[in-house]
Amino acid sequence: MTAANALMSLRTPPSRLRQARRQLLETGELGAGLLDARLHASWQRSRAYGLAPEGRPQGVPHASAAQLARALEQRRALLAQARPVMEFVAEQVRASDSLVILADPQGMLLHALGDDGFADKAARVALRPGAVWLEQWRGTNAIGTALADGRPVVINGAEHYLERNGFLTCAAAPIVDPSGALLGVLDISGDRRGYHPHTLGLARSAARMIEHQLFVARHGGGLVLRLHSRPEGLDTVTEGLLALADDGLILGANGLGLEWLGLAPSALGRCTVEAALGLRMQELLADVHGAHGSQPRRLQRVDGSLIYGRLDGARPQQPRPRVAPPAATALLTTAPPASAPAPDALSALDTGDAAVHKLIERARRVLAKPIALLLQGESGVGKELLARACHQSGPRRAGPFVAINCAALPEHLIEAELFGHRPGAFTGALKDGAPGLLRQAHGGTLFLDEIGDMPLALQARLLRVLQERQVSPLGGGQPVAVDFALICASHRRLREEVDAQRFREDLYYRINGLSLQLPPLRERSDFAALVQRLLTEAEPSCSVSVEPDVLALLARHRWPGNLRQLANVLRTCCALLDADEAQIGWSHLPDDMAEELQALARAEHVQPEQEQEKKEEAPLELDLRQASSRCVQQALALAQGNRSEAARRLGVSRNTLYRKMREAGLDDRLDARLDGRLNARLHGQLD
Ligand SMILES: Nc1ncnc2c1ncn2[C@@H]1O[C@H](COP(=O)(O)OP(=O)(O)OP(=O)(O)O)[C@@H](O)[C@H]1O
Repeated sequence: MTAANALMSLRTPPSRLRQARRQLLETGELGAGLLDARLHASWQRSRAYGLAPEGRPQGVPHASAAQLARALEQRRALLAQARPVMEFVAEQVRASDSLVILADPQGMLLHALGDDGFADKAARVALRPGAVWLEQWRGTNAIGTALADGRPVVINGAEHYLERNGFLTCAAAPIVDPSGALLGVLDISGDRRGYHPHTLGLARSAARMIEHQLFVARHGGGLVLRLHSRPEGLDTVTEGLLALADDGLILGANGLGLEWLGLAPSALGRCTVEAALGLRMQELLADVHGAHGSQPRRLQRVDGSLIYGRLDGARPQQPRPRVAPPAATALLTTAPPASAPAPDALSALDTGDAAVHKLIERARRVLAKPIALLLQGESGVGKELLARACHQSGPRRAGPFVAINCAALPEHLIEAELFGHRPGAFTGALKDGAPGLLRQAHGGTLFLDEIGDMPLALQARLLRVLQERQVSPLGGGQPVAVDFALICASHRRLREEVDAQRFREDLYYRINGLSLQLPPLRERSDFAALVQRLLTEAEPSCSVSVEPDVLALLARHRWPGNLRQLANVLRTCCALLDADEAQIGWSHLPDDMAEELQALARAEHVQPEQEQEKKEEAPLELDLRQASSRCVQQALALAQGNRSEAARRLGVSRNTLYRKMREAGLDDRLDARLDGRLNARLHGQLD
């Protein structure tokens, strides 16, 4: 293990902390020697940010619900891997007044799980999703400090710079993706009195588990070299993982893979396994294809020490050139080994709509050709899903699928994220430099989502990479050859962006080998099949359906959020089903959706009656209120006072029923809270 990754637990004697704090308050300075060097550095940074130890944080940004939802969407690949791990960890620390928290690289809390009682207490210092916990706003704290120096850390009690956070004990570990980029932090926070020295180990193991899963999701279909100091450590979460090209180039790694070989992230895409282990790739490949399958073999590291390694996966059929021919970028793909029959991910998307069928067939024809795909359509229509399916159904499926959301990257970081950077290339650059996402896509598919949002200056650089097929990292260094298939997507009409001079015409033609327009959900003719597919995804273990009248109304809704919105609604409906229910009806719809569908039904069926009412010129408002009150009374009587049943009979949500009851003065003891069962489920859902 390198020193940089040794566990960091900053337990400082309380007397020293008191002395340091007094000194800080009295003189505004922090003398040397009182605190551990790392804690000292963090307190100094907090002081330099102008924070007062006894004060409250001022002007801290906090994401709105919409911003948080967007951040969750942008980080969905991370969340998909992190959620199950967080649930597992939350189970381990249950009943210990703790929260398991995931934060993004900007310190924003994305997701939190744990004790409700402690969550309330933590919320008082804004330790909840949407809050930002960078050191610059909240001083020394585990999330902010782990992000600031990129290492696992415990910040316990009064080690927090702000006194108001002194009731917390927090352990945090950074999460790094297979290209060495920082993705966020996994943190376990609890009441200071419950401090346990093993919590840091738990946070660190959880971060490793997530990194392991991220590696498998990105590189699992290709050549993977597993490393461990003991053969029985292979195939466990403590193994190091390296993704290799067929010529031995190291394309990606988990943190442990880099540690075992003593490599920095900047070695990815540059260093070969031969240079790192003195072993020819042909020998490793011979292991995979040998009569007995791949067995662990002893390998020698550059320092002479021994390690066990085993190569798994399929050998790409064609050796990839280190420098690709200067043709247009090819169309590529990940998934199972090339030797296995390819599962046709594209066919799975063909659920009966004629326009979608046609575009899938067109995409299929160019999969193996050097033609870049441009996917267009409203947000949520399935552009990324289609891109992944193209990758999985094409000849490059054994390589990585690297998706980049050009709209989500902060503008000042896009360049470094895409092209990589040399150590110290700019303020805030990673100590070891970074290879950049374009090089991570080598051998696979590069998916540039929301390419219409890429700044013009970067468009010029990207165009150069696509033409020359080599990347030059920020801060200089040798250009590196890259070979990937290109798929771009945008919800904007790119042709119009070109006309408005917001998008370069030459880049437009380069990325638009074949343009495919995905239809919005409201125009698709396969609504029922899509619903069934989404229900199967939401509840794989049982077969859930939708009541026909509800399905018919859902099909007529406009769905501004397209398939993403439909998938969310169906997931919520499934969560609201009782254990013995398998059919979604009115009572399972989220309130806002039920109300919108009611309005739709009324608009479609009640219109002639309304016209009639207008003609009769009745005192409309009074009549409606009386009619509403009568209906509510009747429904409650028929349901024998059961409000859920009454709401069902009226075809409105429980909230609407409560409102109508209140308007009609029907129940002064009205308790508008959701009943316990729904409440519990909603919590489960939000968690
Ligand atoms: N054909 C489909 N079947 C099932 N689910 C789908 C389908 N198409 C899209 N989805 C689901 O809808 C959601 C949105 O899909 P996706 O992210 O691919 O859309 P998008 O067009 O790329 O959106 P954006 O433009 O906002 O990035 C995802 O959860 C995806 O799994």
